[in-house]
Amino acid sequence: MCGIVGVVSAQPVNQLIYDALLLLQHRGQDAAGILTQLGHKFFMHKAKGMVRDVFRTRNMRALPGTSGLGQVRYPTAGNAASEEEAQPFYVNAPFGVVMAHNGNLTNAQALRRELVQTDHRHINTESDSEVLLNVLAHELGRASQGGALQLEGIFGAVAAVHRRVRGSYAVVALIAGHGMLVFRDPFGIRPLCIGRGADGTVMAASESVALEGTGHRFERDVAPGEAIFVTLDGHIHARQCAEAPRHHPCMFEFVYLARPDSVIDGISVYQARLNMGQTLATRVVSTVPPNEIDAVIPIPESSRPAAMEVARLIGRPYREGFVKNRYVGRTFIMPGQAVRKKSVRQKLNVIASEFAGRNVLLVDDSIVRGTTSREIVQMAREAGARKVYLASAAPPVRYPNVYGIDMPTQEELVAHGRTVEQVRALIGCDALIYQDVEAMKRAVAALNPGLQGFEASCFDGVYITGDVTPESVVAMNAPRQASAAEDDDGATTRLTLPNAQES
Ligand SMILES: O=P(O)(O)OC[C@H]1O[C@H](OP(=O)(O)OP(=O)(O)O)[C@H](O)[C@@H]1O
Ligand SMILES: NC(=O)CC[C@H](N)C(=O)O
Ligand SMILES: [Mg+2]
Repeated sequence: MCGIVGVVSAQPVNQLIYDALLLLQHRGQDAAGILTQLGHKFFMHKAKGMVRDVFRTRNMRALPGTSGLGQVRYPTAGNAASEEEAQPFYVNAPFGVVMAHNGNLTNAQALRRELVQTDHRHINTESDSEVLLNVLAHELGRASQGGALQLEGIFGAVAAVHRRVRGSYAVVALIAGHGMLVFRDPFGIRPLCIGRGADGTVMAASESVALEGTGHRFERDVAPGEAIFVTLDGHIHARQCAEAPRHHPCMFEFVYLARPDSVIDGISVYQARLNMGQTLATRVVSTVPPNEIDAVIPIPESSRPAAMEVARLIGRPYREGFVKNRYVGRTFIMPGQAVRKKSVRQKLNVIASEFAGRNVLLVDDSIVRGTTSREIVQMAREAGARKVYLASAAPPVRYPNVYGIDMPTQEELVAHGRTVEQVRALIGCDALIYQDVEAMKRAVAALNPGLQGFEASCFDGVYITGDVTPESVVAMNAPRQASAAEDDDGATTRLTLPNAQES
């Protein structure tokens, strides 16, 4: 995932985009970029780092104009270390087009070959987003047939993008002198919504929190496959551009990625987490008698709503046992296992009195590589806990994700090929309780019966775009793994238990 925002206004937009990116920082901590448009001219500043570090006053001053877009990046393709892969991306032919993308293409390599050999376009980085931009630019050229670009041509180009591109993509783009183009893949995997300010400003963003937090009224989610074009004077045109759209938003947004105060595809993220806590509670009581639990303790930050519900339903006290250093970012979206591992202890510290002599139930939203859980369980024991039970509001993560969450290989997943008992032994807790896959889907689906399902491949191994095989996952990851190994500088932590059959 990444965070994206696009704005068309009558006022300068640089500060507005900055503010929106700050509200989306939890979606990407690696790089940030803002592009603005004044007349037909684009102005851009992008670099590696968090929003507050990337933009200095002099950079902001150099971003004039009344329309623009921005992105915070969490790399899931190409080279995480590359400054050039920060977004937005720009092409100048056949029109000036800039794009910010959240998602991950599953046929980027084939498209890259096609673009170079058949469409005669130049791709300068390893980023799949640059591939997507070039497909769009090529299709805009085809649709305009060398003449002026009309609305029909823009929607036709998005329809062609849907035909050629596979994977997940939520996109905001600017076409120089024309307006802002916003679209979402035919499964609506990654989130995207649109709203308006009192002064008529139109904003599209990954999450509703970016609209609300900048004083804009949420109007609606962009539908799967839909394209919305906003002219520079603020007129909105919408068109369904996919042949058979189906709505399957990413389950991991509700589990972990999104902010709890966002509403995505009609579902309150906070309520989804409470619901997951409710179904988790029933699993807890069937594994550990509640009277053997002295306190339910969340692993900050994202697990809090689920932990609160578990505590309420099993009738045991909810206590804070870990304090989060608010100046350390989210560890899961950091690049490289070495830095993630180190950051858990930098980020979380125990309140020892909450553990001494007690049996505690720790609750996390998910266990992915097991980095957090292993450290936390150890910290609880060091603080004097008698029994340490661990519950995960998400089911075991057993399959790689190819749609924009950085878990590219199954070997890195602690639950892959292991029984729950083996994971428990590896993490070092006294009992390990996981959410059930179907129960999780039901708990979240209950909040919007209009959805056709969820993209939940990391839990159930079902890849809804239909083009993903174990071989294609390996091929897709080859360039990334090479760069990840470099980033880790040989310090990658390997889990030591032998793999076993899945439970
Ligand atoms: O099993 P792992 O590979 O460690 O990944 C899972 C952990 O990572 C995330 O926390 P993170 O620190 O990123 O963010 P948070 O503060 O939002 O919980 C998530 O909430 C889990 O705690
Ligand atoms: N997670 C994302 O949305 C990443 C966007 C794009 N695939 C990149 O790696 O830059
Ligand atoms: Mg966490």
